[in-house]
Amino acid sequence: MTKDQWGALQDQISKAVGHNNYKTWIEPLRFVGTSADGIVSLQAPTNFFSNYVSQNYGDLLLQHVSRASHDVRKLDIKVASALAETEVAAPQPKPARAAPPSGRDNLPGAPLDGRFTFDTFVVGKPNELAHAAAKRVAEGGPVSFNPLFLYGGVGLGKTHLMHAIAWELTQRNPHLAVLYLSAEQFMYRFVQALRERKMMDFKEMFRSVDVLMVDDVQFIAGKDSTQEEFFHTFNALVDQNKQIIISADRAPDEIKDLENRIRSRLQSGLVVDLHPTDYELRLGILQTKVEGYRAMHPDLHIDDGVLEFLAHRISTNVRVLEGALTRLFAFASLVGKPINMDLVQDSLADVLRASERKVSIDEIQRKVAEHYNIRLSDMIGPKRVRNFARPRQVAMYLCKQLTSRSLPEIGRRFGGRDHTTVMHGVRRIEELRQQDGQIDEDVEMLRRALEA
Ligand SMILES: Nc1ncnc2c1ncn2[C@@H]1O[C@H](COP(=O)(O)OP(=O)(O)OP(=O)(O)O)[C@@H](O)[C@H]1O
Repeated sequence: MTKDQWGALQDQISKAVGHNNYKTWIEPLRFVGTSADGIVSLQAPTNFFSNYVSQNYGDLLLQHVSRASHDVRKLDIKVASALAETEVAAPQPKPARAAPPSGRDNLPGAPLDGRFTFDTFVVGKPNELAHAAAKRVAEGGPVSFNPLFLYGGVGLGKTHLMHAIAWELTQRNPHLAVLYLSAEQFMYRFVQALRERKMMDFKEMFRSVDVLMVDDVQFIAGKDSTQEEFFHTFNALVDQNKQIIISADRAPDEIKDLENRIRSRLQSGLVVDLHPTDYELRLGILQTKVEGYRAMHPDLHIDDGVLEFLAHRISTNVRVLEGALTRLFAFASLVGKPINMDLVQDSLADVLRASERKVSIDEIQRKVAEHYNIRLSDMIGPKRVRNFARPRQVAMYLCKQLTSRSLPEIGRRFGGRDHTTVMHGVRRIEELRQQDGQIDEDVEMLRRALEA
């Protein structure tokens, strides 16, 4: 059987299974090839999908296919990763992004990114707990915490960890029905099922998975009927002791417009957060990426200090960090130059400008008050006792160093003080940093914390 023959069969199959079923289950299948011994391989987007199609449409598809081409004796419907592994000679790490099959909008789950595995996830202090919890769930033993709730800011690796869990689970047990999708896709499927009066199918499908992974769950906040359906799906799966993994950009109790019963369900398992990256983790990620790149481009040269500079300067999120490195590689190969600081400045000027840390005066005041264990109102207020005056000067000093605010503006934000008072405070801390090791250490620590 050839791809064209498969294509020519589509009308017949659509008539046989009905238009909607065809759109949902058959159209997304991708024809991969026919082996010498008559096995036709079709690619499905998820394990669940391939199981469902094999069970419900396997015989019918085989009938059609073998009628069209007599050399066929069997159909093999697998997920992209499993097929790619048999097709690609050296699948380490996983093959590149599993291509979204056509008709993707009809799929129950989202394709997994082949790059997001545990092998490529760099572990450091800020993410070690989340990584350990993800690893535990990926082992697929008895369900010990349900759900696993992962949260953290933009680009800190939530999706990466979720995909890594899905890859590992399906690798350990290819028969496991693992469904990964974003909360937005969940809503989309739900609305579609309502519109097409297929709620039974929807419920059956979601309740028959072994592992449900929903990314960016904050999306369903404020969407009442989607929340309701999510709640029922969630309960049905927990009752069957099926593992649920959820991610969000913030903790359950910080997601506004989420029903309380859902909030408490989300909190009922293990809630772990991915902290903002620190310098060491960023450097580790850069080094790992460079190693990967060097495996394909052995003559790559990067000057000492370049990665350290990037790890120091780009502290927003890992996605930006990766983007910067990719841009550097591209520039270096285009102009045929080694990667050094000049190239960094030329090619990344905009990224570096955008990632200049913008610490706010509020943040500084809060952090400093916290550090010296005084109330914010005392730091800003009129009292001049040393216990308040010194932290106040430290905060003023940091405002001068870390923000682009003028002295009068800083003065205004410290209870309407004059700019000369701010100037005096800044000078005093400069002097003290030379004389008093403790102050110097405090200021340095605060600066790092604020810039992290
Ligand atoms: N610890 C890490 N090791 C290696 N790569 C990482 C790590 N953390 C994040 N990344 C990479 O950074 C990019 C962004 O990560 P990811 O998409 O998982 O973030 P996210 O937390 O889901 O973000 P968003 O909130 O935007 O959905 C990905 O390319 C991912 O591989």
